[in-house]
Amino acid sequence: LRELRSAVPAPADAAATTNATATANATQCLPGAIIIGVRKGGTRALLEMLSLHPGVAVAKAEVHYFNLEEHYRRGLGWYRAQMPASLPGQLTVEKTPGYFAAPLAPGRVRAMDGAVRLLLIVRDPAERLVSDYTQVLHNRRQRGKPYRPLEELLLRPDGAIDAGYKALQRSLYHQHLGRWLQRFPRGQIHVVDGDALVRDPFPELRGVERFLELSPRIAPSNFYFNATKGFYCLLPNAGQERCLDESKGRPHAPLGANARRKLCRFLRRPNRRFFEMVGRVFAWC
Ligand SMILES: Nc1ncnc2c1ncn2[C@@H]1O[C@H](COP(=O)(O)OS(=O)(=O)O)[C@@H](OP(=O)(O)O)[C@H]1O
Repeated sequence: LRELRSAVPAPADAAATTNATATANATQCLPGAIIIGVRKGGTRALLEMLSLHPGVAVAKAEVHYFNLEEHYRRGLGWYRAQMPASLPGQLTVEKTPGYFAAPLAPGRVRAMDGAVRLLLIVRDPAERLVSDYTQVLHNRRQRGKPYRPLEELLLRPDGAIDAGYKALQRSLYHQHLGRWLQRFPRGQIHVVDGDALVRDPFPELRGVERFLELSPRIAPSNFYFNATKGFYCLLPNAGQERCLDESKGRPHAPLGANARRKLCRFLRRPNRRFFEMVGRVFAWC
């Protein structure tokens, strides 16, 4: 496995044969690793960056198998058919951020493969909530539909935080992680710092390679900061440089300082519980 993941390129005159053999050997496999969330945490960036590794084959589209009944009903054969073609020894990875908060997902993933490796990329949950709201607002505007301002959804008429607001619920990481930890040992879940991934992707990717037991093939030279985009973009060893699309890194909807303070105060205890669960502290608001 390791050998294939760090294989040396074939000589030029053997390239055509090698390509033909590779195509013939390609099959679709169930994922060996899944990026389970969090929504708006940087899951797309993580998947794209991981796809720079020659030992990894990624499913481009979100599959939503374990969280949507209409997909789950179709069975594992359907799920496998959504996976990319991979070569023997390559690790298949899919990402569906909706898995993290879906109550039935941990049990279903476990039923598929109790040894699958899970990647969870987290981000300051207050910022995540604003990003989540911004995405929903954008989608509704696209469909010509109105949407209430963020503060109206986040605060009740008496000014207190509305704990039932869905985007806030999705930011209560400890609740969701608790369900995953009922089904998987802590060591099988690798937590990626999404804020750190934005600042400097390479160290986070190195940690992911280690967790997935991949040879270290992703290098700092695979990333460059694109000042126009305001984010790191990808420089594959072969192929075109690319940035994530415009749905990533949109300007966030406004949230007043007072409401933000209340939100941060509300999140303090849930965040502390999450830190205890993962054995690590994040510099969140
Ligand atoms: N390199 C790079 N380029 C662009 N965007 C990046 C990158 N790294 C992380 N991010 C952050 O990813 C956030 C979107 O997260 P997700 O991909 O998980 O969103 S989604 O749940 O799939 O919709 C997105 O959140 P917003 O900035 O709130 O849009 C980005 O901040």
